[in-house]
Amino acid sequence: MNNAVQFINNQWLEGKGDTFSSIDPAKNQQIWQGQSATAEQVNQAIAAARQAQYDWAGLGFAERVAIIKKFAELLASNKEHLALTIAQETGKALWESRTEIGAMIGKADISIRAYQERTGDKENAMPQGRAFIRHKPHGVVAVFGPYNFPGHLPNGHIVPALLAGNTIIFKPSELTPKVAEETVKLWQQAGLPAGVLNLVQGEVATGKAIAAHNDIDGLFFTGSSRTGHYLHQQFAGRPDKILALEMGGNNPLIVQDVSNVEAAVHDIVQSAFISSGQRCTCARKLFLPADASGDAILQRLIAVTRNIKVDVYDAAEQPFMGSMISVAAAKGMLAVQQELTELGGKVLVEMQHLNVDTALITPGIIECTDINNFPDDEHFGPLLKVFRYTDIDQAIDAANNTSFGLSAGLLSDNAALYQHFFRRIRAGIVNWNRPITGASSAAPFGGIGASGNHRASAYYAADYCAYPVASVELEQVLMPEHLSPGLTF
Ligand SMILES: NC(=O)C1=CN([C@@H]2O[C@H](COP(=O)(O)OP(=O)(O)OC[C@H]3O[C@@H](n4cnc5c(N)ncnc54)[C@H](O)[C@@H]3O)[C@@H](O)[C@H]2O)C=CC1
Ligand SMILES: O=C(O)CCC(=O)N[C@@H](CCC(=O)O)C(=O)O
Repeated sequence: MNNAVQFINNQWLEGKGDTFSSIDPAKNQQIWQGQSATAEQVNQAIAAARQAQYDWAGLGFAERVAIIKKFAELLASNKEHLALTIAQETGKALWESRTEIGAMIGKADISIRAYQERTGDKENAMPQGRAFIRHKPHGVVAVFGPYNFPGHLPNGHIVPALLAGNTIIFKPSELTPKVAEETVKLWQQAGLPAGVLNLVQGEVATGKAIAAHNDIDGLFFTGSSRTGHYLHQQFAGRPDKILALEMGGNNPLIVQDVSNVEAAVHDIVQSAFISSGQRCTCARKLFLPADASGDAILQRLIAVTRNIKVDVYDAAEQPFMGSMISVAAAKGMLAVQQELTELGGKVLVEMQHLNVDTALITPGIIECTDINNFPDDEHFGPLLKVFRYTDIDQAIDAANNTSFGLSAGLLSDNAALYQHFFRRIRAGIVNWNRPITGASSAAPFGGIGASGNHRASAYYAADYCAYPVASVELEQVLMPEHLSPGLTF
């Protein structure tokens, strides 16, 4: 057991709360154990972040950039080690874990650009003096991360928050504490001053203690819609605190007028089954025409899905899909398949548990056209629901019939149809003839409805990491050129 799992004020400390552990879900082996931070340790971390904030913000942008660039270099030189840690802790195949580190490295330069473009300084001439727009950090912010991208997604809040001059309390998912620990060690090596980034490990109770703390200025959250809604309620009546919520989706993909069936099937597979369906952007609902063109795509999709290789993350011949995050999550998806079958769904490719002691599960497809009152839940795993349609507008309406609004896509050779689809569909990410996963860090990333609270992340994370300050400035107090009526000097 590694005892020193909390990083507070530049010191690795033992947690004083309950013990929790992290399990390699592909091999059913414990790979990490530690103790949660108590409310008292949360207090210490927030006090350290508060103490450090003024100097960190005062250090200057160039100095903060230098540390962030150093961190990116350390990610590159530790890429294999960190990718293996991600693979072990999440079950993701190694090839994919490496792409996660690549995204983390890319985040540095993109965030620097985004900071300057979206929150940089601007100056306008005035008849007397000058008008400035500048930005200031909020202060001490908490970052809560999900398990599916334990490196990249917290990093997507941490890097822009640090650039803007905030100090941070980072609470990773309790399912991925080891990735967080290894990442924070690199931040320490990069030379972050004491208290600027504090790692507070723990389960839900630790998250609650941070979120409820009076002395945080904001919370940047990526995770489930349920937790996000809970946090939103908790922050109700606190307009003084900034809350950025990146939550789940129930994402549709519509197909019509496609000549290249192979390419369409590829984009469907990439949208539905990458990361074992554990991406918030994954396609959950596939709308296919109820005609011969839809039949051809479905037939080929079934064949390709049956051949998707699922295996442990370090298999010599790399699989497309590794395992899910936990045996419980795999069992949960099998239960969903069962429920949908009982509601009238027809299993086209059965999701199967490869080994009940691990979270290795094969991808599944279920036809749900005949289910009335289809449940509007995000099923976070490799199960694609197929709906056949006869009218495109009905398909678009059905695609919009969700409380979520994260990603959506159209596969079609018909450009006019894409214009029509784009106008009608309600989502924050709308793609045409591309998978709906794999969003760019150089674009805003966020959804509407139950998917977020209108504070898009990725390129627009800069916006929620700083507040704008408008100033009118003159180097000397001077009389105005024109006096207001009624004044005599
Ligand atoms: N829109 C987006 O950018 C993304 C959204 N997600 C969503 O994340 C979910 C999967 O991630 P999970 O780790 O299961 O999310 P989760 O909501 O269970 O946990 C996220 C974080 O919140 C903490 N937490 C949980 N309950 C809390 C509470 N009551 N008070 C304070 N903190 C609490 C957890 O400890 C963890 O650190 C999926 O729904 C997925 O769609 C995942 C990636 C990206
Ligand atoms: O945050 C960014 O830099 C871009 C957004 C991103 O990487 N999205 C990924 C992950 C989605 C998820 O976490 O589930 C994607 O669209 O595949």
